[in-house]
Amino acid sequence: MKVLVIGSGGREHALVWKLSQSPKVEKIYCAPGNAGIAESAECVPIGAEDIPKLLAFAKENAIGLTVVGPEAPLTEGIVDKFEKAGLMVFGASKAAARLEGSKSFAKSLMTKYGIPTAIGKTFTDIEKAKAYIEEVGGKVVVKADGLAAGKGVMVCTNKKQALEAVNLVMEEKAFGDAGKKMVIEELLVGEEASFLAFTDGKTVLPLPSSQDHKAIYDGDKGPNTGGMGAYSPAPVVDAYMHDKIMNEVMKPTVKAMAAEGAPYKGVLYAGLMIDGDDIKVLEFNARFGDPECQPLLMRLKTDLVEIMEAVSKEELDKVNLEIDPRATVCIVLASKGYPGSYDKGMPISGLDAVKRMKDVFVFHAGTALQDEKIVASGGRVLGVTALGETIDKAIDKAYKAADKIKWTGVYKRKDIGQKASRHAKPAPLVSILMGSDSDLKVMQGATEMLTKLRIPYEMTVASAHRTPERAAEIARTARDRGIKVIIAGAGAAAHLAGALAAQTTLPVIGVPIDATPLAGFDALLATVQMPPGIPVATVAVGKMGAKNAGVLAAQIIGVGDETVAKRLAAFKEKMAEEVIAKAKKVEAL
Ligand SMILES: Nc1c(C(=O)O)ncn1[C@@H]1O[C@H](COP(=O)(O)O)[C@@H](O)[C@H]1O
Repeated sequence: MKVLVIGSGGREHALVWKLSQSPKVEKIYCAPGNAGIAESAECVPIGAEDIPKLLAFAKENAIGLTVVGPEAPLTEGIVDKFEKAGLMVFGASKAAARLEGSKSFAKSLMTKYGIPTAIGKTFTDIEKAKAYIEEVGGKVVVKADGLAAGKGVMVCTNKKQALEAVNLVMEEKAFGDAGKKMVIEELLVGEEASFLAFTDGKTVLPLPSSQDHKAIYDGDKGPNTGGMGAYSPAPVVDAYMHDKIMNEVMKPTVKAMAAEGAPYKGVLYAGLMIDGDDIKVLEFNARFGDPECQPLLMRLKTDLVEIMEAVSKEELDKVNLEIDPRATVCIVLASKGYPGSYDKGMPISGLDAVKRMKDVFVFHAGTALQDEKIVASGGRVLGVTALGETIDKAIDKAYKAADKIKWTGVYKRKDIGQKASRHAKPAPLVSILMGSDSDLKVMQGATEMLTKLRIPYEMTVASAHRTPERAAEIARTARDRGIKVIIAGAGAAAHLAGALAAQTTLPVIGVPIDATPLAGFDALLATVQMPPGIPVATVAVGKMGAKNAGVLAAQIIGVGDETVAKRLAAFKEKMAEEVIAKAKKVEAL
């Protein structure tokens, strides 16, 4: 099959690189492409927004699949036009791309369907917008409604800044028509993460989590750029948060779009703010992020053509995504001056040396060929992307490669991935063990609570019956590893908690699991009836008990830790508020 990729950045180079690995592909074209893309695709000089010419090219060259990289042609309806002409195309339709193309549309959709997002309001009137800021204060985010190449979002920390941002959008019209409307929303705190998924409008297949670095300078300082680097996975999205994001954001959004008569097909990108176990959507994009696309596609093992065909035919339920378990990091090399003005035409050295490195790939974003030499021709020039067993190893390798590449005025951040690396490090305070992986669903009750209360934990399977030495060893070494509490979940003749308690002086909490026809009563007695001297703090049978095990572990840690104690107090307060809200609902019946 012949494939056409539309766009010219690092994202499109990654798409071409991945598509070229498919046995189904005989030739790739890229419009307009760049010097790196030209190594594996034929570049055609048609701009990414020239839809009539792109359509004519696809028809003339019998293109079997067109893949749209950037957002502008999507919001202009390129997908609708290709589909009308009977051509297979991967991307969101015009109606679906409104999720990215109009911030007010996205906000009202989320509000209507209960998808968690910051509290916000849409304005078309400058005086009303200013009055709102006077009312709620200056800690807000001011967003131009339409596409503004990532520059239409202004984070304000005081009234003066917020009023200036409103003026910039509506009076100075800095973003043109994109600023005819604006959204003003509360400023959220927490850690950002990107979550992308393929969807055919029904099935949602998640990619691993990722995170980009928007600011130009180290420590996230300075003006925002298109992105100075990215990594995957984002450790803030653990298994529990992954499920929560799928259930509270991704699936409901795809459902909501279908209900609105604008079925979403393509890649759905949710920019999220995560605070403990609280998720809020900051924005949606209707395409791959750039540079997140580079580290994500490097981890994707499944044939991309197969996925894109399945999306188009609405058969995504038949596809399984295979993901490389290793971490990836992409470091963007930019030209001095970016995101302001910068020079062009400087020859780049070192690319061949990096080509010889294993598990490293350099994606081109802004390069051109001049006198047979590759030169810098954009603000963001290259994305050096590496795979590693751990995020730290991937960072190391990516920087080793990036340091070999030079041109006059090359600039890169020195701290790409550090956030992930720092995040990956907090030592676990709780050790969760279960007798079998069949206990996992129940034991996730404990991880849910520990995530809520921000207590780092480790989790594994060990059995006092099947792997007695391993179980004993984990318990014996727990104190030295900094563990404060052990939680043990087991079903049937549940000896695990007691056997662990025998090996340590740390408190052990036992969760009896309903795994046999005796409905957990067997596990309850086996766990709770400990002989004097070796106590096991036994909680209720099943998920309810697992949740309480998480809370109880936090309470034990909270005895000597002010911060945890405060979080517990806030947790109880929130629970009480929820009960009052429920009481009011019942009383109103
Ligand atoms: N109770 C124990 C222990 C133990 O106490 O060490 N090891 C496994 N098991 C339990 O056996 C059940 C069935 O296990 P399988 O599903 O692996 O057959 C599980 O609930 C597990 O906790």
